[in-house]
Amino acid sequence: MIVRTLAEAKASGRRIVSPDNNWESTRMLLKNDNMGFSFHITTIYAGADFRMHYQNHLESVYCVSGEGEVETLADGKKYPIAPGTLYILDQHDEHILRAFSEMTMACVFNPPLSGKEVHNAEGAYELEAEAIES
Ligand SMILES: CC(=O)NCC[C@H](N)C(=O)O
Repeated sequence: MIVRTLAEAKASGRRIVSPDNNWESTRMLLKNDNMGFSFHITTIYAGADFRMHYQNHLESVYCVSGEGEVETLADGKKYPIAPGTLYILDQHDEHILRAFSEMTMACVFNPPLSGKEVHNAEGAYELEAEAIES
């Protein structure tokens, strides 16, 4: 069994800050744990408004705290996000996330991230990325 705390993960190089300063994410469980998915605790900074398109991954996002909305670009639908809401990008949906206040999210990715991924110009993560070994 593996046990990690968020504080330990943050202190051991698992915290990644997005270059565009929209979010930070502590990647608590990664590809090299061999679970078939990765698990992250992500903070979306207040006022963030950015596009993502995970063409190589499926992602589920559970809101622990904060308020915002997610918009799917294919149909222009907007969904309120509040504590207790889970959104599931089962169609590799291109989407915009807006944070009305700072949001804490629990995120699961399949296939798992290696560790150092940040969004490319299309808002996706590459399938091959530098690993976090800690
Ligand atoms: C909600 C979302 O997808 N935020 C971007 C960061 C991502 N959760 C990650 O952990 O890399």
